[in-house]
Amino acid sequence: MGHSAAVWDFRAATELTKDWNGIDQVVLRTPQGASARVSLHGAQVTSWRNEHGEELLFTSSKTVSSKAPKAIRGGIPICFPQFGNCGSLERHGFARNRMWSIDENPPPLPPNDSRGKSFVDLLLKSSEEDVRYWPHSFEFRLRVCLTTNGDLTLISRIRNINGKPFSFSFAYHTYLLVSDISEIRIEGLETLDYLDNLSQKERFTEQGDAITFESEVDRLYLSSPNIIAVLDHERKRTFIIRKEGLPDVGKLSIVCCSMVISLILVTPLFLVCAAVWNPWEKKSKSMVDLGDEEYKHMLCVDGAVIEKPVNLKPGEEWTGRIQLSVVGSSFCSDRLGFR
Ligand SMILES: O=P(O)(O)OC[C@H]1O[C@@H](O)[C@H](O)[C@@H](O)[C@@H]1O
Repeated sequence: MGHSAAVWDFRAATELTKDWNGIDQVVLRTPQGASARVSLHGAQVTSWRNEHGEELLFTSSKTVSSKAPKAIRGGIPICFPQFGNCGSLERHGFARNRMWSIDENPPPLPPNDSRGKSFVDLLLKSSEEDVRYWPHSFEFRLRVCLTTNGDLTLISRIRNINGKPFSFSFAYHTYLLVSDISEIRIEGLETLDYLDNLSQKERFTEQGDAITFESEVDRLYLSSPNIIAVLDHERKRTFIIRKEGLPDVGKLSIVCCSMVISLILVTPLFLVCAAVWNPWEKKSKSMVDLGDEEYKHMLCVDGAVIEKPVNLKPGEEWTGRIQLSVVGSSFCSDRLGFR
């Protein structure tokens, strides 16, 4: 018997189980059969399946396990309070290597954001150990939602709960599962400037009409659009990565006009970027937690990287969300208005 959304019990559709490593994980399900798994280790989404049970996220078969495991190579690690190497902390920050807790009574998220969705709220607060390296009082609340049509939404709310103002950078480090990296196209980033991590962050301008892959790529596209599409023609699948509520305020213009004076101030605040990474053959071989050939089936596209630090004053909260959806072969990128 099929389920109708009206009678589907979304609380019951959220189940707490253990992963292969004995770590608690939350499984979210929809009436149509889509699912997502979220590990309490790092609040990392480790699986996202469509209604046919097909996996949509890459995870490495060589993930390293130990008593205090490091982040799984794959899924969606949360990079916080630092993205990449742009600070003094370990690469991509410590949040992905911490145990998070479940909030059994999560506060509402306006406007009606969780209605009709299977979701869980996970929490991370500063620990005594972290305060030694990063002396700030924060609460990070990540809501992972699966909508009835199988879209995956991640909403981060980061709050300065006390003390001094602090800054952070951030990313949803999303590993998509692709049929063959050399057949993949990314649309939405063409014509943008990017910083190339393979050339000491030198700045270039994207020239092609889409991004394609034939060697290692490690780039940060600046001022990325709200929607990016990853086209996997072979699998007849297109991933749509949509960021919401993350305006690029890299250029805040304050215009003061009078009959005789016109003044424009451009103040850099934070910059929403898109990271694109594939290690290709040589680098994969040097990575202990990635199989030699697995790079062919993974593509990291972080639709919402905050590169310039966000400044939070005591009591302030920052919210940033992404939505991941998949559309079939009939998808036409013109509909997204890229061109
Ligand atoms: O091995 P990590 O810490 O998970 O990082 C993976 C990759 O993450 C990407 O964001 C970086 O641009 C790459 O340079 C890096 O190799």
